[in-house]
Amino acid sequence: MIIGLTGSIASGKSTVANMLKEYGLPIVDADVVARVVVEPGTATLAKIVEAFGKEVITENGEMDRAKVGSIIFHDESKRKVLNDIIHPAIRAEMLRQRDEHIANGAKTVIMDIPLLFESKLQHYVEKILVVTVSEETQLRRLMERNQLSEEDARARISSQLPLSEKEKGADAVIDNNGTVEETRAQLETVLRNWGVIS
Ligand SMILES: CC(C)(COP(=O)(O)OP(=O)(O)OC[C@H]1O[C@@H](n2cnc3c(N)ncnc32)[C@H](O)[C@@H]1O)[C@@H](O)C(=O)NCCC(=O)NCCS
Ligand SMILES: Nc1ncnc2c1ncn2[C@@H]1O[C@H](COP(=O)(O)OP(=O)(O)OP(=O)(O)O)[C@@H](O)[C@H]1O
Repeated sequence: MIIGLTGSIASGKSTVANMLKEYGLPIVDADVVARVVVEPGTATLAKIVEAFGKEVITENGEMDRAKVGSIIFHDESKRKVLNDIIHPAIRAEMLRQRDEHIANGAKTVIMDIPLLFESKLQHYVEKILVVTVSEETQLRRLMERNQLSEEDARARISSQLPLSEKEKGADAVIDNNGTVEETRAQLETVLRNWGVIS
């Protein structure tokens, strides 16, 4: 079974993904893949330089993530330019990793895709698990984790579909407003219902 794990920024996907790892389930993580495909020397990074200029490259030749983030989270047209360059490379590498896990005998593969709904990738997966929080919790946890101003945190949140919309497209929803233990208990119930654990 291919399970899509999604939510929105700072809703708790990584927290849930770490719990899934404890069950020994393989995870394909879109945020990790997004870093691999822009490593120095890649065609994708060259295209990003063409579109955004040399200013977005650090002295080490890497993509300056803070700089690119400050551009794209405040400008929808620039975000689209970046997405159009980087998303095809992310998708290809994610599918490659998924197939590798299956070839190695995995019965269940988790695909952790923050933008599953925004990028209309529902067809990549058989079940969709949405990790949700209230808007207040999301804003507070994002500001704390990334040391962002309220304005910057709100810009990031509003560059994604609202969690209420994502919940509608879910096969199961985990409410992550409570404690980590409460989240763990909900995850266990879902995995049991789906026959992933007994
Ligand atoms: C803009 C970048 C450089 C910012 O890097 P940074 O290290 O600050 O953040 P990180 O990569 O850890 O992403 C954090 C979260 O931001 C959100 N996010 C990232 N990119 C986007 C985007 N294009 N649109 C909306 N939300 C996004 C996701 O929820 C993601 O989980 C980076 O996020 C990036 O390369 N984005 C484009 C690739 C992408 O769409 N990634 C999302 C997973 S497919
Ligand atoms: N139940 C919880 N109680 C308290 N803090 C939590 C809880 N769940 C997550 N957090 C904290 O909230 C922040 C966001 O969680 P996490 O990093 O798992 O979200 P995410 O959805 O993976 O975010 P992103 O899409 O930005 O990678 C982290 O600092 C995490 O430690």
